[in-house]
Amino acid sequence: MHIEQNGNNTSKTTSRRNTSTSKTIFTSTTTFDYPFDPLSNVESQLKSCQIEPYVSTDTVETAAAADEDDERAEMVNGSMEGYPLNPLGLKMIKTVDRGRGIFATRDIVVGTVLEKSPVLVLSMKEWEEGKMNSSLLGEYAFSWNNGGMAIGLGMASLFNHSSTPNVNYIRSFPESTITFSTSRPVKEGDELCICYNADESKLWFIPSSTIPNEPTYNDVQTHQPEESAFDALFMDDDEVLNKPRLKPKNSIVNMTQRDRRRLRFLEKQAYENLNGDSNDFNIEKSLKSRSVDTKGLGRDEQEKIIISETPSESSTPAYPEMEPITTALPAPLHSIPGSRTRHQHMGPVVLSPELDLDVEDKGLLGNGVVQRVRGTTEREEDGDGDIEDLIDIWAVEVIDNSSTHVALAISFSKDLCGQDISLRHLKRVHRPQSNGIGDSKCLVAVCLVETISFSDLVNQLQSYSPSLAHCIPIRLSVPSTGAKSPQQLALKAPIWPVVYSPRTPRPSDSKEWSHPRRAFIYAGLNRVLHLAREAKRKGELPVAVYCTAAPAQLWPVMEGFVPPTMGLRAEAIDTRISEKHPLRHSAFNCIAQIARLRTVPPFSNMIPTRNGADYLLTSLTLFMTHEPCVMCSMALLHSRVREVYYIFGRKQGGGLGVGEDLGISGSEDIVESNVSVEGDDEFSSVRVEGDDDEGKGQGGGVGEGEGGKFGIGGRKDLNHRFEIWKWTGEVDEETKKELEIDEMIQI
Ligand SMILES: C[S@@+](CC[C@H](N)C(=O)[O-])C[C@H]1O[C@@H](n2cnc3c(N)ncnc32)[C@H](O)[C@@H]1O
Repeated sequence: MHIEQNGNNTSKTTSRRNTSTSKTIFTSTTTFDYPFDPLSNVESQLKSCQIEPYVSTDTVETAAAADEDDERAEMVNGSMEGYPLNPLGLKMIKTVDRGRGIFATRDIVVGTVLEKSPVLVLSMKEWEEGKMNSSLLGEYAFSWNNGGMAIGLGMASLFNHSSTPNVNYIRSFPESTITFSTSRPVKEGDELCICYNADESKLWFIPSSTIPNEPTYNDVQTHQPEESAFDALFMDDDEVLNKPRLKPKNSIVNMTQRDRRRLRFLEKQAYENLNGDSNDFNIEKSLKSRSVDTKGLGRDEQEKIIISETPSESSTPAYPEMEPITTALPAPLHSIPGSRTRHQHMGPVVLSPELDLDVEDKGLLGNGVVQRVRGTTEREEDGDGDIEDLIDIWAVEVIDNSSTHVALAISFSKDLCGQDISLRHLKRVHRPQSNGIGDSKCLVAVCLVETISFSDLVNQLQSYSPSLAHCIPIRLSVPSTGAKSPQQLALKAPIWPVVYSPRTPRPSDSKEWSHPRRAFIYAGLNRVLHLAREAKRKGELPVAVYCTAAPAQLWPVMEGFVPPTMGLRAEAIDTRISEKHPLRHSAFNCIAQIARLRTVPPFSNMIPTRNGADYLLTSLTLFMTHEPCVMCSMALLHSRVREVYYIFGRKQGGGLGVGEDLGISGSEDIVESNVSVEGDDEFSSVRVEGDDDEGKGQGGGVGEGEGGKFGIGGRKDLNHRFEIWKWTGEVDEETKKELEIDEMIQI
């Protein structure tokens, strides 16, 4: 076969079809005067990415005449002006699976402007009234400003989609243009693609692979990929319960235009696959007479279709009834035979036996206590640590030798912002000793900076009293909360005097615990020790987890406490060895087990509540042999566990420990007698006496190097907190040895 080039230029290009193979293979030589060879090497590239050249209907003289049995083998042919598309040698080629596309005929460096395409802009009203979205144009429009849409002219509408695009585009609203440029180096033969939507589930078609050598959809199906890192957390309630998926209440009538287009596209594809021709395809007819094969649709869409297959008696089916058809639409991964076995590692849903709380039995534990591991937030609440955040306030400076001025300023402040609780922790008057203001002047706190502007405040002062007219507001950063310990008071008072309210004593270890609480903890810790030993005998890592609801008498007395789901109990061991999967950590396995338990009666009968009482590990207690790794600690946090007890700290990568600064003891550290706070008198200052070091760091902690340093259970920068307790006492020697795990292994 040969293709002749027509037009002003007399150059000629020859292309031969290799008939020895069913695939289209071209070789070419060229005598173009153009500075590139539009056909060179492209064909072999095309072959590798399963695309075929575009057949132009405008062709003046094409090889199609010589080879009519295979139109798709034709190259674009026409005048020199019409081919290639621009001086960069870009070509429009028809692909098998995604229509026309733009291809490079030579290497293009990153950042090259491919085209500045003009666009036709339609306002939102024009677009909607013209029902453009449901027409073919819907597939070609770019979203524009003010809700409008733009139809790209030039090459703009021919770029196909890729999730790993090699072309960026920038819209210019004032110019009504879109500039396309390469976002990475492009090789000769590559298709040039933009990304329509990073979330491919939102596309109205199933994207095929566009980048050469990228695995195609079909490749993906035949070579099932490894499970994603978080598959262990996925539940498949069908599998557990062997019951059909719940149908959503909303039916297909809620489909967006985009959903409709996607369905139309899929339906059209199905029709093509069945009939080999889509020219006489009519979506409405098709929908009436056929059923859509839901393979290839997202789960939501499948559910919608399920509804349409079983229309409710009371309502008109929103989607026409359809007969099943067999189509070649690609099957989603989860429906491929065998692929569902990915959940089999979890085995059946098992409710673990209860703990035996009747006897106070220390079992494999010897003497010792569990100690609280405090994260940064808890330490701050306990009165340790640095000063918390500061807030900005307006203050006014007044002469201190006249109580009239000070009283006036205070009453102004009260009148202006007296109700503002965000300043309650501040004393109203500050008499700094060493800031140059001198003894005769003091500062009166007025209000938060954000409540009033400087100029408004000046005006207010002037109109309040002539005595305050001369006061210039000063902006100051002051502590955002009061002091909870003498140490905090010592740090905060020099900045601005604050209210001192010692924290409620909170036990830092189990010494004072009630008998039932100790029994519960010993039973939990013993359970995991036994489970871990069993795990070792099975050839697994000797790590175990047990999760349950604490007896009601042990629930904390605090506002907003969400009671745990009673009777919910799960245990898990680490199965990364037997399952040859690096993420089968025991905590992960346990969370997954709880998740699955929540899908079966009686737990599935729980009515969801706004406080999330039915959510994963909400308010549950978890026991672990070893400190969990950072990944598992975060998973526990996200699962909203209430408290975690563990026995062995992990120096390398433990997620719960707080490094060498672990714990100080409870209320006994506070030496109130050292502090003199002169009431809550607004005119008084605060004096802190005595030795600052007193009361610091007593009570011991879990100890240096005994655990990680991230304190994931008690951080201010994370959105859930849980109590962390570590067993610091003895463990039966043999068990301890048996449960030893290399520090480099993440638990
Ligand atoms: C803006 S047009 C792109 C040019 C189009 N291929 C043509 O021949 O006119 C968008 C349409 O191209 C197709 N398309 C684009 N990217 C695709 C991809 N990665 N896989 C499959 N089809 C794609 C879809 O049919 C889509 O509706």
